[in-house]
Amino acid sequence: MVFTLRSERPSQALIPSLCDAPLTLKLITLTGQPAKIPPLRVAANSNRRRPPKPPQGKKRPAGGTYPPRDQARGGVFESRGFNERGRRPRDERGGAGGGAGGVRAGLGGRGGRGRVLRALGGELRPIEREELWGLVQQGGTALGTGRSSQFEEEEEGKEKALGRLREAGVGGMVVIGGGGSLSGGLELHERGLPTVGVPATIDNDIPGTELSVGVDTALNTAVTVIDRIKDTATAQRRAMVVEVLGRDSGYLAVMSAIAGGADATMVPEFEAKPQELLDLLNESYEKGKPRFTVVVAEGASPTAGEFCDFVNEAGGGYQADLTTLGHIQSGGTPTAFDRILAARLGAAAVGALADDASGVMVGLSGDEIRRVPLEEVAGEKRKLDPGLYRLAGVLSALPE
Ligand SMILES: Nc1ncnc2c1ncn2[C@@H]1O[C@H](COP(=O)(O)OP(=O)(O)O)[C@@H](O)[C@H]1O
Ligand SMILES: O=P(O)(O)OC[C@H]1O[C@](O)(COP(=O)(O)O)[C@@H](O)[C@@H]1O
Repeated sequence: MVFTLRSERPSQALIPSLCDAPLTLKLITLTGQPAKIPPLRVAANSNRRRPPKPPQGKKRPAGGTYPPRDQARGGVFESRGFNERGRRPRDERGGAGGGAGGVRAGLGGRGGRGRVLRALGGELRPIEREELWGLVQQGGTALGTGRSSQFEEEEEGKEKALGRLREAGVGGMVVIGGGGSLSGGLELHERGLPTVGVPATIDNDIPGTELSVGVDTALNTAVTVIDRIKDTATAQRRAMVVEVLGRDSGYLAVMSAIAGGADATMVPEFEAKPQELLDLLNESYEKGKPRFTVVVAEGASPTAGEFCDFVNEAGGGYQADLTTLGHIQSGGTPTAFDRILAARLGAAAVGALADDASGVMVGLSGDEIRRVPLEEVAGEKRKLDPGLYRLAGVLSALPE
């Protein structure tokens, strides 16, 4: 039995580390639920066993065969694309890589007994354990996923997805992703497919969890870039404007400004006054600071590019240069922290399905993993802590 999910973002490139031992053992260690996992499922690669009969009195999901719940623990499958031909869609926002996905992972039932299913090219098939080796350290997608506007917008799309999942014998889903994916997960749960969510987005805007999978990797990438840029900024006395991802969320900008020792940050959540920033920049120059660094979230207004132009047109002491990180932040080798968080959340998600706790998301709360109703997550945003935004300002204050 395996549990693995990967995608083109570090946020979804994780959760692979339960693969190399029978999952029962991992669950014993990680969730303390040994009794709930039947020994039948211990054999990771077993595809010879016949599926157990549905438990007596259990409700069958409408419109499909009943994928035995126990068997649903047999593996995790990833599938974000549910277009007409089962092809991985090139979504309007996601491009070839597909971006964040909707329905990403399911515990394989009949079809995926004990193994991961692969959704590449519309094909849903169990994949061999060997195919999972080495994934823990990789970014990118291995299973084949994509966004689906059809799933999001049309009832027919949702029914099609459910039909395909049932056809493939999927008895439960672990949906990994951001707000969109988790909303999709809630829809599946409401339609009778046992579903558990795992928060994964570099934006860290999912309520009910202190951190989402992928945030730490993206943050470390941003900080590495800021550190490097500051070398040139110092050598050439420039104002470096660094744009980080975050269309609607300033979390990455604020945290990378704090960690990278930036002089200012601009985020969508708080109003930035370009003239005030320019004054600060000039004051900084007059006080002999050899560089100025501004971290700007993608969704800030003015944008990083507009602010750069504003500074250069004003003709102050520093020349302003723009660096846009873009998807440099959404790929690459996941940090150890992210790998561990993903493993913990993954195990907790499997544990929740094993407990019949459908319709929840597993999230980090202090040192613990907690279950949060998906209803409290879908359509909601975790707010940026104003205290962190203020801290970024306090740390960069100039001497009197
Ligand atoms: N409100 C919604 N209800 C159902 N499914 C949704 C909803 N929003 C998004 N989805 C599904 O989730 C996919 C991923 O959502 P998206 O917003 O692109 O990424 P993320 O999961 O990172 O927020 C979409 O392509 C769509 O299939
Ligand atoms: O260009 P795309 O694929 O829409 O992605 C950009 C968006 O994705 C994000 O990076 C979030 O991505 P994830 O939720 O997949 O981590 C936003 O910050 C950004 O606005």
